[in-house]
Amino acid sequence: MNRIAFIGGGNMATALIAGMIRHGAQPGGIAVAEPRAEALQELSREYGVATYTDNLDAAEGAGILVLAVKPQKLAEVCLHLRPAVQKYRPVVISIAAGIRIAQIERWFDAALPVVRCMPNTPAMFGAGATGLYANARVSAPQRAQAQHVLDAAGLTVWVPDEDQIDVVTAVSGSGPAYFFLMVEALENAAFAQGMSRETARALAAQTAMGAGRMLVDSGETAATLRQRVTSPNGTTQAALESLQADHFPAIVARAVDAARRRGVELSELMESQS
Ligand SMILES: NC(=O)C1=CN([C@@H]2O[C@H](COP(=O)(O)OP(=O)(O)OC[C@H]3O[C@@H](n4cnc5c(N)ncnc54)[C@H](OP(=O)(O)O)[C@@H]3O)[C@@H](O)[C@H]2O)C=CC1
Ligand SMILES: O=C(O)[C@@H]1CCC=N1
Repeated sequence: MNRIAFIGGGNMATALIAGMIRHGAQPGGIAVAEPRAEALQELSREYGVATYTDNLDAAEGAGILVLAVKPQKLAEVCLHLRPAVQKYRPVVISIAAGIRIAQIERWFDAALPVVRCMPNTPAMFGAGATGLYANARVSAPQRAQAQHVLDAAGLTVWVPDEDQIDVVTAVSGSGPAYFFLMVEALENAAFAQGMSRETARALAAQTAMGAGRMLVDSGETAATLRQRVTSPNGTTQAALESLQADHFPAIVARAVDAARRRGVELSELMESQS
């Protein structure tokens, strides 16, 4: 595998690096650039990867360049990396929400193979879900390289057009937070019913884990699994009817659309600033 450089060593880069190392990647082949000294120390201690404070040093000679900074920082990061990118012409993998491939190429002032993808933080445990889209300059071997990097994070899915990456972002990129909110709400509801915080937390978390495992391992649809829990006129039916009366599916649909629109907005915001 080519040397790979991560620009930005925050939450998502750390999750991806953890997945790669667990998948057998050599730490010596992974470079990370990041301004926070303590984050670099942690990455070096935990995973043995090479760490840099200067993005250009990390990008030197890299065959794969992963852009893992906040979308709002990406233009300035690309402009600074321009000389290295124009010299080494790496495959660029961007995980930045919203930012479009055409913007990245413009900021690098180069026609490059760019894979735009959207992973999620369960990548940390190899349980991530990533959507990927490649521009026409990405060759079949480069596509396989990008997929190899993200396979270490869990499930990978290629989407047929770039706009769908904004949908992936809204569904699985941000998605873990929706489930965490659900678990928080369940935990708080149990606490409000008089249960200890500790027991409420354990029950809510284990239920999320069990439901997730059933969804992935049973091969059944969510609807089928839901129906199996729901005894006629039983307790689950009472809860589901309450959720329906409160328009739970519409609430989720609106939330997903808000996330998708925010992705588009982030791209437009960077357009107006660059
Ligand atoms: N978190 C998530 O679940 C997901 C995030 N993403 C995307 O991943 C990207 C990173 O998000 P996330 O990891 O959550 O964010 P973080 O803030 O945790 O990570 C970004 C890191 O980049 C560092 N940084 C800032 N400026 C520079 C620079 N000029 N050069 C190099 N590094 C820099 C930041 O340091 P400092 O804190 O000092 O600014 C920070 O440590 C975003 O674009 C986001 O859209 C994609 C999928 C899921
Ligand atoms: O909230 C965000 O913007 C990023 C992208 C997907 C998950 N976290």
